[in-house]
Amino acid sequence: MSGGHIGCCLSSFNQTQSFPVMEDQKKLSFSSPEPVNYSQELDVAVRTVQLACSLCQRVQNGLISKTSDGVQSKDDNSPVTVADWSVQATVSWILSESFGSSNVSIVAEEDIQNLSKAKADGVLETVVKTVNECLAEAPRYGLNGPKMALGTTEVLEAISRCNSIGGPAGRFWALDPVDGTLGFVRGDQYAIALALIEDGEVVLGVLGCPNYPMRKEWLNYHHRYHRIISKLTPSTSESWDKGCVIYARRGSGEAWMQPLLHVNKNLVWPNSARPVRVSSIDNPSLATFCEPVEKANSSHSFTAGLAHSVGLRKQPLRVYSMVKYAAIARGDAEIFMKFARAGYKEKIWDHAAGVVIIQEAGGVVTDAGGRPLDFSKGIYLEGLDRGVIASAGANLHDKIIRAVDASWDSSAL
Ligand SMILES: Nc1ncnc2c1ncn2[C@@H]1O[C@H](COP(=O)(O)OS(=O)(=O)O)[C@@H](OP(=O)(O)O)[C@H]1O
Ligand SMILES: [Mg+2]
Ligand SMILES: [Mg+2]
Ligand SMILES: [Mg+2]
Repeated sequence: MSGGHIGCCLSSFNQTQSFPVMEDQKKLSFSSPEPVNYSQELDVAVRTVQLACSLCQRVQNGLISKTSDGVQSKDDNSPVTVADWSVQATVSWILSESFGSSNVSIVAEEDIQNLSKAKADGVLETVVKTVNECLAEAPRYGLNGPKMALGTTEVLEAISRCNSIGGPAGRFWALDPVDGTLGFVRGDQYAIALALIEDGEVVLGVLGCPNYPMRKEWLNYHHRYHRIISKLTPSTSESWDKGCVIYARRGSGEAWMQPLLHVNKNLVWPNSARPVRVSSIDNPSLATFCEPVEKANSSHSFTAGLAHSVGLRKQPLRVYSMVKYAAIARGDAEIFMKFARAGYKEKIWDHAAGVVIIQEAGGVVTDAGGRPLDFSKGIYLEGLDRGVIASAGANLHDKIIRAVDASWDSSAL
């Protein structure tokens, strides 16, 4: 099945026929003797990420206009919000509903410990309300919602059910409910990342990028500008809100992009999709590289040295979240590099969806030793050699890897 076929498959859904079709899908997924092509899984994953994007847009608008606070700190001082927990609960609930809870195993970032803390009083109620508001929209996406609103216990269960530890055998989903939470709370870029991993290989990936419009010009705007626009002109903020969902299935040689099915429009499925492809630029002097915004997450000085030695002349594009992977897949940038400090272990949910999308869009993703990222070792990318490098093509990729080797020993990493 291609992404084009997902378009066909999705177009057969609408609000009135979605429930019976979903029932058929369940049967097809688990009784078909055909080789697994993950078409039902991809279909549900794309719809679910679309639904999650609408949830995040509502919460982010609330945060920016200060109608809610809702940003908590985890033990490592990283931020977590109502949106992180609410997306995790929603995605977990929809996947269980669609495929049967005994068939669904999920590795995801959040847990309920912080949510249950006394200082998060009120946050849990907001999460439950947010999840129910979101699930009430599910039929517009051709998904089953609950017959009755979920209670607190059910929401907590949905979050804590995402307790798989991954590994080399079997099938599990990897979910980052909000990737780039810092960007999210700053009114900037973030992503919802959902991947399916089978026997250690990422077989499909979906990235929801609610602030990454279909047109590339708005990727590199300053986040404060976005805040100003959102504050001053909420009625026209739709023009900023238009994001995209990008997805790919392993081995298809295709990656696809849909516009968001925006909450404020009276739209239901079908949604349209168009193929995306990596950039054809392989001259370093014309190439753009992207990297994390925060120096704490990736060494800017090391990548500046690499850029210089490879001949990358353009300013780095610093963007929060896996939107960086989306930018490479769409051909809006040519290279992504992340070199975390020694001792930091990258998590699978921060990379899985992006890796398969770039690969199917024609790009290359490896560690700095040129080896594929290993998603078979549990929640961490165990054995990752120094950093993650993604490129639009093999030429650029080889140049970066050679430059890393040449400069690593003299780096402070
Ligand atoms: N110390 C350190 N080093 C490297 N990476 C870290 C570190 N701490 C956290 N993380 C993970 O980085 C995820 C955010 O990556 P970004 O590329 O969005 O970084 S940045 O915010 O643009 O700087 C972020 O994902 P989210 O927590 O989902 O936002 C983390 O999983
Ligand atoms: Mg993340
Ligand atoms: Mg996250
Ligand atoms: Mg986080």
